[in-house]
Amino acid sequence: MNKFTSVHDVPNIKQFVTDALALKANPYANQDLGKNKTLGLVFMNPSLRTRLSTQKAALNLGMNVMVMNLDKEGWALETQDGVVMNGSTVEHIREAAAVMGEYCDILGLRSFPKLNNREEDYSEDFFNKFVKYCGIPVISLESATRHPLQSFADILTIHETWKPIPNPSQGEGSRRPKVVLAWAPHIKALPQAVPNSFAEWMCKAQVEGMIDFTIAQPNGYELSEDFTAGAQITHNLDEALVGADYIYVKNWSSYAEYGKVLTYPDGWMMNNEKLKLTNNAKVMHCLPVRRDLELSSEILDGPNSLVIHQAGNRLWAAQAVIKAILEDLK
Ligand SMILES: NCCC[C@H](NC(=O)CCC(=O)O)C(=O)O
Ligand SMILES: NC(=O)OP(=O)(O)O
Repeated sequence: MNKFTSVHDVPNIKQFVTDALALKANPYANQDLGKNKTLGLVFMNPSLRTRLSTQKAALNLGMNVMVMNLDKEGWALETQDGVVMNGSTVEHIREAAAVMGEYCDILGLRSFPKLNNREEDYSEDFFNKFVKYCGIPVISLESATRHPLQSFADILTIHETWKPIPNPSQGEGSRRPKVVLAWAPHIKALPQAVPNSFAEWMCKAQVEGMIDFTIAQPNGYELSEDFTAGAQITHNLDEALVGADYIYVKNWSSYAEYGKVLTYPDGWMMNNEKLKLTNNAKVMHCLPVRRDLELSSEILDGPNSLVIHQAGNRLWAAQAVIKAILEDLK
């Protein structure tokens, strides 16, 4: 693997999940692989899980790690070409990314969308320029439109926890879990990166026969169709929850009315009452989560919550990705 920026970099999800679970069972088996190799983690936005799990994953593989909060600790970056830099920007991304490429063997980058201009965010201009000018393999730590390390940990968590109930009428084997991506309320306009990416991974996992996938959101909150091909899509949350085995709770802002917080109907916060509609579903969230706004405390503190297990699996997802890239480094 020579980069990890979306599910399109993964030939087979099931195989990748198997690789990650092998690392979970034996975390320190590949310590020689990363010896004298350096991972640089570059953040333009805050992070708890991504920063720590990716760092630990690299350490488990014997790598050195450097972390930089480029938005706060670096020079103000210029990204446009052909501008006379006589304003507030000090260094061009052409030089900044290229220099970091000199110091590292692999780079991770987090750069959220600005949510002002949809075309600009969805062009992934900043991310793509960074990839181009650093000249080494790049791992997305969440870009403007995707968060593939999160989605990999999510499918890993579903695969690992699914205890299928054998159904004799369907012969040997058992049914696939019903996974529902459920929109949740928020006070701010949040990116679509997590749900876009989750949808993209789940649609591919559905094609691979791993799950059945449904998305529920209020009117006006539909995701870009580029990420949802093959998903069941509904505006009726209660209907979507019937028979659900996994509910992935997440807020996102409107793609159509980009950057705006629209009004939305009541009844979109997941709580124990709604859980009764499901097949005793496990509840997931990428975190950070705003308690009792997006998701009820009773769920987060109760037996159906998978959020901590899911966050723990970020480590094994990151380790599988870094390992696959190290194996391809010349
Ligand atoms: N990396 C995980 C999610 C990051 C981001 N959440 C946030 O910005 C939450 C901010 C808040 O709740 O104020 C998102 O939704 O894309
Ligand atoms: N879920 C996730 O990416 O968390 P952080 O933003 O804290 O890294």
